[in-house]
Amino acid sequence: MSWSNLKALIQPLAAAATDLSNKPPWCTGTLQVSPEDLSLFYLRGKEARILRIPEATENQLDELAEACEPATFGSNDKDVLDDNYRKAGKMDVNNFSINFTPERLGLLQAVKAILSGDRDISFELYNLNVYGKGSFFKTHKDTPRGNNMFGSLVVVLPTPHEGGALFLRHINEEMIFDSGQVLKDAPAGTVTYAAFYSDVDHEVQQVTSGHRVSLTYNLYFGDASNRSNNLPTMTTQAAGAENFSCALKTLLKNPKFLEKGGLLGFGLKHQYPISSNADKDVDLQDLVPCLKGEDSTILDACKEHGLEASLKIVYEVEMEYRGKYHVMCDEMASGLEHEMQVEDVVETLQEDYGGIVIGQDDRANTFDKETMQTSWDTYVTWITPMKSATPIKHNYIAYGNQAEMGYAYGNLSLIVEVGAPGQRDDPSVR
Ligand SMILES: O=C(O)CCC(=O)C(=O)O
Ligand SMILES: [Fe+2]
Repeated sequence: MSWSNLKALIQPLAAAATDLSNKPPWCTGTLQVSPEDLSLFYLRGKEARILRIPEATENQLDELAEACEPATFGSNDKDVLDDNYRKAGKMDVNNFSINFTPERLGLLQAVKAILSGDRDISFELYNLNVYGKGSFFKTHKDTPRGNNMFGSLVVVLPTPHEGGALFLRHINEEMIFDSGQVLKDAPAGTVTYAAFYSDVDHEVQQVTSGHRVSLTYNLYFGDASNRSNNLPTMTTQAAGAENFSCALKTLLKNPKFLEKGGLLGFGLKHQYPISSNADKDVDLQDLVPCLKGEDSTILDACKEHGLEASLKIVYEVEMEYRGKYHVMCDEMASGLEHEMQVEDVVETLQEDYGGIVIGQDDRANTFDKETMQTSWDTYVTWITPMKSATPIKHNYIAYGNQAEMGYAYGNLSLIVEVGAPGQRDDPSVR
């Protein structure tokens, strides 16, 4: 089949996949809480203090700010203090306590409905942040703290402030959440919240007056204390999920599509925590139950039709005379040497990391002139554009909210095995 015919055939499924992406990767809102829930207990040196947030004076908030440590951020596995990047006070969870719990106040349902489909989730209180006048936190992604950490929740407590809006950005979407403005017009005892997937870029703009006090929580699939793989399964409710599943079914039924079976590919919309540490062997497949939003909807539809799907890192290697090579691996190639020749990179990926060279859509039948062999091992029909990574210079986020134990965000693709017509669920039938 020609490339243009194939393109026409997969078009409805590709369109259904694009439609899945209409849901924003965050949710924001307000919540009414009782004054008792807003009593903050904290340590100032060795002394215990109580601050009733709704009645807090500027002086008391200054004292709270003084009890905080200057906030650092993570840059390439180190915690650094840099006023140009993050200027705020931060208090570790061991040094304060507040009655407010997101579970008890209905935030669990709100966050679950929007970000996690039906899966069980849990919250882990992480930090208290105090932004006085002139404080800010520049764009970053929150550092992943385990495979099953999928997002963050920020709760801004009701203390008057101007500035300090939270900007959220993901691919082409942006949202500005101005807690100061929202709280100004809200009844007493209102808090604002924003929950977002942890690969969303976010920033806190400069506070121009007052104090912005926020609580940050890490969000986990399953139990926060169980950062392993035994996760509850889920059913998605994403808008467009049914449509996507139908389009997939129609395509699979078409006998002209992949007449001998083959591979379907989906570049994932979200980024996922993968190990940046060579000693720490993380199996990419452990991330399968942790797929977020639309990515998990795609996986569910594949499973529904009996298809095997697995996560891959696709490395893009630029060869001087031969153009770009795409090598797909089941694991991260963390042992590649910086000085390695490009030619050797492809070979090492193939030999040491089980790498498989993928052919490009529009060159499916051409030959490598030099070796007179097909220069790839397999072929993938990409439904959503492939997500690739560069070996060695991993395109990880360099800045996080804390330096962390060898996790970083990486681009992944979902590869689905499809059998011949009539036996689509059995990829061995080719
Ligand atoms: O205070 C906030 O609104 C956000 C803080 C934040 O992004 C972080 O601590 O990582
Ligand atoms: Fe953050």
